[in-house]
Amino acid sequence: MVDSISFVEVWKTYERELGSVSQPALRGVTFSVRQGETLGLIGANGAGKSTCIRLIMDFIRPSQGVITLNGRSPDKSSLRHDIGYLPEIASFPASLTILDMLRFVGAAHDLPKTVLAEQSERWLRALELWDARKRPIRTYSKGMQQRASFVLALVHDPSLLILDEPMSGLDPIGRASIGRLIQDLKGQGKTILFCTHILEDVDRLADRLLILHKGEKRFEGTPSELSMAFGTTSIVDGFLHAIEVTQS
Ligand SMILES: Nc1ncnc2c1ncn2[C@@H]1O[C@H](COP(=O)(O)OP(=O)(O)OP(=O)(O)O)[C@@H](O)[C@H]1O
Repeated sequence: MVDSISFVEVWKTYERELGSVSQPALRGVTFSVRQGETLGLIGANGAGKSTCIRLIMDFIRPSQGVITLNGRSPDKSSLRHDIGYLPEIASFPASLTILDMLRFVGAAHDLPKTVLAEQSERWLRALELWDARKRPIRTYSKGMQQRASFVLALVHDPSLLILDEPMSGLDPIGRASIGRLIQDLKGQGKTILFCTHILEDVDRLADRLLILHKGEKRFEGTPSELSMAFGTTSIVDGFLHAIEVTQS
């Protein structure tokens, strides 16, 4: 079976700014996400998580190494129909409603009008935004905006979901609601990569985890493999060991 996401010896060094020396943001990172699997990507600030996501989304290109998504290079335009992307910070044009945004997304994915209408209603109802569908998104609460971003990421029924900090800034009710959604999407067989600083969400939602530290991979495996590797009983302790014990 082809991996949904594969990184092989990926290096990324950003362009140097005037007068500064650029360190690699990723240093020979290799990992994979199998079809139907949920991978939690964790690491301290500056570990390289967003860089991985930008590379997957083809916003930037690797300096070295090979990335494939469903067996294809991220620059293949046909891939955009396979991928649903949730940005860390969504910005919505002033005064547009979620229905306006859905029309743009539907056009970008060549969705027939009837399919767009059906899928929009399905996801707006599932994410409790149906009654707010005619209001400008800027009038939504943070939790509603996050759910709106999910609707836009899901309406074309992608097989692969890339979620950048899906729970950030949400209250416990918002987190629980997004947690249930991710569980449902897992149940539907979606492949999911999400990055987060909330380790208990990784424990709850991820089949496997990838720990990055200063651009290097420090661990890839299941939560129980993490416990076994470091003799720890919680993800937090395992994570701290993974980024400390091998530190030079
Ligand atoms: N556009 C950029 N130009 C130069 N350096 C960058 C750029 N974006 C990120 N970096 C550097 O690359 C390294 C990895 O950053 P990245 O944003 O991938 O980390 P992260 O794990 O997502 O961190 P955070 O949790 O703080 O979001 C950091 O040292 C960062 O300063």
